[in-house]
Amino acid sequence: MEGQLEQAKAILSQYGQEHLLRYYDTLPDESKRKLLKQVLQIDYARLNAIRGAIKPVTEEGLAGEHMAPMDGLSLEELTQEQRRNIEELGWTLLREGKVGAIVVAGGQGSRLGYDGPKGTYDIGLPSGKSLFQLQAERLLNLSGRAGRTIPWYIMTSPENHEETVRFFEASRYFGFPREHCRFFQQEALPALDEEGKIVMAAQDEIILAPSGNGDCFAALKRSGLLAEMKLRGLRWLFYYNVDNALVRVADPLFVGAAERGGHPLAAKAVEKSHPGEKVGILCWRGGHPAVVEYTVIPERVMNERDRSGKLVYGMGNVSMQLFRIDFIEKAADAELPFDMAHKAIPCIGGDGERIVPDRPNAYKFERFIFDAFPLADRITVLKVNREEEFAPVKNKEGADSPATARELTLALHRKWLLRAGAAEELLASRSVEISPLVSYAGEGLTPQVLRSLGL
Ligand SMILES: CC(=O)N[C@H]1[C@@H](OP(=O)(O)O)O[C@H](CO)[C@@H](O)[C@@H]1O
Repeated sequence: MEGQLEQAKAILSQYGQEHLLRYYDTLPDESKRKLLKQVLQIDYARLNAIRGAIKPVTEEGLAGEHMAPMDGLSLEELTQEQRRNIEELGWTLLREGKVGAIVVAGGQGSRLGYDGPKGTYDIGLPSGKSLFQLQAERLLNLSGRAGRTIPWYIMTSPENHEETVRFFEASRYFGFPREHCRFFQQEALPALDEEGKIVMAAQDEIILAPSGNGDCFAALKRSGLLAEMKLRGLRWLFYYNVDNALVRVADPLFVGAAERGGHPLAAKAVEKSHPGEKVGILCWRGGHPAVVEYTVIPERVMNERDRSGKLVYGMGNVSMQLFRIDFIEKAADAELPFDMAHKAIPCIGGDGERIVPDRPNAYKFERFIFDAFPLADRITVLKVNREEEFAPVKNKEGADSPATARELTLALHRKWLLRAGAAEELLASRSVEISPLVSYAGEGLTPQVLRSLGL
């Protein structure tokens, strides 16, 4: 341990992070070992390089890059026949085993006040299903109809990996064939305080924060899963955030639209509900597809309206994308930029006491998935109805909360049932939830199914 301690001291003094060993001498041996291991694992030169390369998004910067609004294909503009043809193309790809799904699930439910991996959260539907279970069952529905299991890639973080895997084990993978369920971990990086010092979680522990969803391309490569995807002959990977209760995982219509579009990248979008809605905006930057995140959208851009009163930058990012495998390879090799997020992170202060801050006190380094978008020249954008596909679970209460997601889900199921011929008076006093194993998007609600539901 002596040699390691000397080595650690030398590195830390080179990078001005000596405070990490401030409590070292007072720690028990086991803690000493743990801390030394962490200190020696960090790549300080890389951390400095990341920090040095961060370019904040500014209004002037955006103007200089020729930011322009983006439009997309709207489902409503399609005829029944066009829609059927596009969907059939998607089904062909699913049947040929060319489509996989990837969920970025490295986050904890901290904004929800929930101490566990976000995907394990139960939004309070009558069935009590977790977000993961809803997603698994949608994939099972499509896999059954395609006659081919859609492989499911689950990105966790060092913070929640074990708990996530345990949850899947305990739930027997929700009936999903476990060999097609592949877990891999994103990277975690130290957080820095306002003076650039690495923040500590405890006297013997450095805070390592997940490096953002944009690490998924590099993480797929590191884990060997990208090579495996190629061997399997995958062509498209459906990417989504773990927190959308209505996500149509691997939607055949979207797959067909992406294939027909002929670009390496496709995104679903919704019209923003109001200028301040907390969604990124899909747009063009410097002639390339991009997303400007809601945290950095300049006021003027956010509020700009056209003559008819519509938001000019109104294409909300719903975090549902399709990446073609050649695009993933390119993104995995690109050094995607990092952003710096100012967050309130519990830590220990100078004299060793624990601090739970009520305002941002430290910076986390994150790569965003859409920072890879400019690697493509063109993009296929499909505008979808938010009531049918977008019920994000972000906050404990109010907008984008478990309550709104639950209401949206039940309202959609009610709409499906009415369309299938259920009597309105029977639904008036009941909330009926439809299992994704029975219906993926409102189809298959036969009179027999309605009868079995007592409708
Ligand atoms: C970095 C990132 O992926 N940001 C996404 C993501 O936001 P979060 O607030 O980070 O969950 O999901 C939003 C949709 O739910 C999307 O609009 C936004 O652009």
